[in-house]
Amino acid sequence: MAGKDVLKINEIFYSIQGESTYAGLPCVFVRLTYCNLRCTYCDTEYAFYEGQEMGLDEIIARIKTYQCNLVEITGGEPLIQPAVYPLMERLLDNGFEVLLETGGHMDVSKVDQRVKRIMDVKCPSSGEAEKTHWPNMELLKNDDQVKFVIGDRKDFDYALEVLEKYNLLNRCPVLFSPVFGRLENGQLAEWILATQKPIRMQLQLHKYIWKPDQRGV
Ligand SMILES: C[S@@+](CC[C@H](N)C(=O)[O-])C[C@H]1O[C@@H](n2cnc3c(N)ncnc32)[C@H](O)[C@@H]1O
Ligand SMILES: Nc1nc2[nH]cc(C(=O)O)c2c(=O)[nH]1
Ligand code: SF4
Ligand SMILES: [Mg+2]
Repeated sequence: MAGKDVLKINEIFYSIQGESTYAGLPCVFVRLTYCNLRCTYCDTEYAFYEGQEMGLDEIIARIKTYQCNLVEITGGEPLIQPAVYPLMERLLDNGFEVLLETGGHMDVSKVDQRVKRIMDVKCPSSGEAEKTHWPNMELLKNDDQVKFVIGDRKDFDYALEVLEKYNLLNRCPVLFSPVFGRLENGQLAEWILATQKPIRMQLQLHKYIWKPDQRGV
């Protein structure tokens, strides 16, 4: 695995943010290689191993070419490679707004407080729900976001239980997103409306703008 100032990078691209409360905004994406989960629905399996090593200076120089202040670090699972921490800190020190998309199974306590953490809590149909690192829930601040990707009614009920147990609706924005192609958008909408809770429904915007399997968008 890459060293202290080096990261294995799957792709860096500039696109419309398709997820989170930042959806719709131009954003630079840095997708890190490797993941230690295997979600049944994963749309980014190409990031499990593929990538090229890049130094932090080179990554930051590339990000700067897009002249966009919003940067999202994703993957794969971005918290696996230790050099992600100095990357985030250097981006923040350079004035970038930094979003981190993480799977909820990795300890987020060492992430710089200035980073907006978008934490995905894995539901049963992902096959990875038992890997969740529950102490993370207590760390969520109001500029973080928690997200549940829902594949069926069992996932939905599970997500509601987690919301209650950790009082998440009072901690930060809560997003529910359908597993693309597996759960009907309208079905999820009806379930959310019936709860009468301020749960934000989320579609992956980029999959409607471009072809759903297109890379680099
Ligand atoms: C590819 S993951 C990378 C970051 C991290 N590994 C994680 O899972 O949060 C980015 C986001 O895409 C979501 N995602 C992956 N495949 C999806 C699919 N088929 N439908 C909806 N969301 C999906 C994940 O649940 C996660 O929220
Ligand atoms: N446009 C676009 N927005 C995204 N938001 C989160 C993404 C991800 O893969 O983590 C993603 C992505 O892959 N593309
Ligand atoms: S944690 Fe994220 S990248 Fe890893 S398998 Fe699950 S959805 Fe894919
Ligand atoms: Mg994606």
